[in-house]
This record gives sequence, structure tokens and C-alpha cells, in this order.
Amino acid sequence: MTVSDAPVIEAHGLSKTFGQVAALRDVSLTVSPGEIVVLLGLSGSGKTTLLRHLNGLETPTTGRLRVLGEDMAALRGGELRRLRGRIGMVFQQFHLVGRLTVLENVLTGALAGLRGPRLGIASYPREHRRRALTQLDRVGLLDKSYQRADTLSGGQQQRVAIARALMQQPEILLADEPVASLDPESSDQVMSLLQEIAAERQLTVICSLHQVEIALAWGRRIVGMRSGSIVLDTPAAALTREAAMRIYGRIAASLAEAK
Ligand SMILES: Nc1ncnc2c1ncn2[C@@H]1O[C@H](COP(=O)(O)OP(=O)(O)OP(=O)(O)O)[C@@H](O)[C@H]1O
Repeated sequence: MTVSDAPVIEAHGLSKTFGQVAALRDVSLTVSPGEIVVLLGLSGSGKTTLLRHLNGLETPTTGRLRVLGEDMAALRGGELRRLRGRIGMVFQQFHLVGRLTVLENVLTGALAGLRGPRLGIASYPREHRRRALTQLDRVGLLDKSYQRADTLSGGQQQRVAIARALMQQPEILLADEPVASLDPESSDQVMSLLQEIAAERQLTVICSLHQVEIALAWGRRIVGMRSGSIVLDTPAAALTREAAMRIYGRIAASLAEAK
């Protein structure tokens, strides 16, 4: 195995409990560079908790986790921040600052690498501004650069959030239900953009979804989660819609039983 083939994520027996709630149960997962992995599961199955472990926002109750070759349990302060700088994140609710321009929102993606507070576009280095405009061009929104972020549609706002994440030149992109708030057409645009960008940059993408149809259409590898456990890990091409729906049916049934 060469260095570049080394897994970017290696989780072994991860468990996480919040009080009485087991959010993750014995999760093991290995992801190679450039893979696009869809985490598929209903609400409450543990997808967000797993993603939060991958960028060090949660620490496991038990188990081991290596991300980009680093043992997460061994990282402290600045080391953890540096690792986080290599991992981009996008969220269901975009988390843009609505009253700022699109360009300023994208510029904030590079803030971790800058000292001191920034106020206004002109306060960012010229090179950052150039890069931010390049990212906006890539996501098809260059013409919206100077518009307030809250005047954009949901799909456009998610594309801005992707451009912001790309500013940190991440090696891994974590997308937590990135299309859950979007209509079908915008969902397709966002999923297709994530896939193109992953291919262009050899970027590893881990994307949580709850919709089987979208997972089948866009996933390459589908990891199914139920009640905190991985119950399925298969190439999307090998998973028929009927099989996925049956698995989902079992997920739904198990949740109904739990209530
Ligand atoms: N900080 C927390 N404190 C207590 N319980 C938590 C916490 N975070 C997650 N949980 C619980 O852990 C379980 C898994 O939640 P998680 O958010 O990971 O699921 P999910 O599949 O991402 O669902 P959703 O899409 O609704 O966020 C749920 O039962 C949730 O209530």
C-alpha cells in the first residue's frame, strides 16, 4: 500500500452513548481516498454523531478512530484544529450569514488560516478574494457574488456553503443531510456538484442522507445505519431499489418497535 492509498478514515468499534442513549454501537468503517460514501439511515440512526466524530467534534465512549492518518484520541488543541482545517463540512441548514454577501460568506471559509478578525471583503488578502471568486465560479454562482446570501434560493445557498468549505482546500468533505431542505431539482444539482468536485479534486466525500432514491442515484458506496449500528455496506450498483426499501422498512419497523 502506498501513502496515497492509505485509508483516510479508519474507525474500529466506535461506540458513543449520551446518558442512556446509545448513538453509535460498535461502528467500524474504512474509507479510501477519493471515495464517495453515502451514510443512509432514518432520523436518529446516528449519522450526524458519526460525522461529528470524524472531525473531532465528539469523542467516542469506546473504540479507535484514525482520520487522515492521525489518531484522533491523541490530538490536542492546535493539532486538532489543524486536522479540522483539512476537513470541510456542509450542513442541512447551510449556516450562512444571511446579511453578508455571498462572497464574504465564502471568504469566511479561509478564516482559520488568517490572524485577527475581518470586516468586509477588502479586509481579506487579494489571493483569498481571487480564490473565493474561483470557487463561486466553480459552483455556478459568480454572478451572485455581491448579493446578500439570504436573497438566494436554498439550493443556491447550499452551493455557496460548498464553495465556502472548498476555501480551506479540504481533503475530506463531510456533508450532513445537504439536500434535506431542498426541492428535487436543487437536490440533484447539489448532489451532482458534490460528485463532480470529488472527482476533480480526489476529495473524499462522506454524505449523510435519509432518502433511498437519492442515495441510489448518487451514492457509489452506501453505508446503511440503524439504531447506531452499520447494517449495510455495499456498492450502490449492487443494491436494488427493492432491497434498499426492504432495509429501510426494517429500519422503520425497528424504530417503531423502539417507540
Ligand atoms: N448531544 C446529544 N445528547 C443526547 N443525545 C444525543 C446527542 N446527539 C445525538 N443524540 C442522540 O443520538 C441518537 C443519534 O442521533 P443523530 O443525530 O446522530 O442521528 P441522525 O441519524 O443524524 O439523525 P438526524 O438526521 O435526525 O440528525 C439520537 O437518538 C439522538 O437523540
